Amino acid sequence: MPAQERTVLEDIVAGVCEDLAVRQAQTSLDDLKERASRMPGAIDCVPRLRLEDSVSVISEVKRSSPSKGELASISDPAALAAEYEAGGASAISVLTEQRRFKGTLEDLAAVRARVDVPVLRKDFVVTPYQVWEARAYGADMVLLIVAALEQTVLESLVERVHSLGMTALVEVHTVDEVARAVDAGARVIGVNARNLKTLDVDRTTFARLAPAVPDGIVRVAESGVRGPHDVMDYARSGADAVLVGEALVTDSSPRSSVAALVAAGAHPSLRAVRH
Ligand SMILES: O=P(O)(O)OC[C@@H](O)[C@@H](O)c1c[nH]c2ccccc12
Repeated sequence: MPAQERTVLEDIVAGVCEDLAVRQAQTSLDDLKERASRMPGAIDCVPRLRLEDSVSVISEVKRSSPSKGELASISDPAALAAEYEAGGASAISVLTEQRRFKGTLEDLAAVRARVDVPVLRKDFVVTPYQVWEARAYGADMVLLIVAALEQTVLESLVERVHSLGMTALVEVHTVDEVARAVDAGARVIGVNARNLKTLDVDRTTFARLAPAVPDGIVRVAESGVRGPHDVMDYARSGADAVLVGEALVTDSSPRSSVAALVAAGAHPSLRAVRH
């Protein structure tokens, strides 16, 4: 497809596949499996993301984004992740996409080595090889974007993630995609407020889609959290967890900012909506 006719998502996936081909030429699947077999088992993420009396905060290590360009240089991703953990983050999301987000698998491994909470590989995963990579570099959770995957591929990737003991965070943008995520066996569904075609954020997306997510599946509100107020809004709409990037990487005190988001998500006024 000519580059000018592609959507942002298709464009990113095309670049991801080129970079993936390079890594596949360097490291065989057998080598990856061997590395994965030496890793401690993945952490069970569902209980960490659905807490009894508070909203879980997933804090993201993100240097750059297609919508905003450079956000922060983050020379020591593990140190940032440690600050997030100290602030009370339930999990750490690490961007590993190289071209637009300026992440690497080494960032993932470094974060994994430093923190005890679950770590999410945030990338554009389209092949089983990338799922093995996630495990080999220590991920407990893997993002799968419904809009980037045919249904049969989505199903087999969810199954692969789960069979390796990890948890799929299945990302949706529409009610139809929620149904596809449920059919594919998702236990955790993330509603991304950022439209991957226009890159605009619409914070009402979560409230529209959350009722379509069956009870028993963890609901994650992704993107657009500016501060405690947005955490409370997402919680009132039924979010079990929120995923926050930009507001934290551009903050001078990420630890206390995470703590403020965690405190907002544990606010007593939310108890009634959570039970
Ligand atoms: O920086 P924000 O607006 O807090 O958003 C974080 C996260 O939701 C966002 O980085 C994200 C959500 N889904 C993605 C898929 C790929 C890359 C990035 C993302």
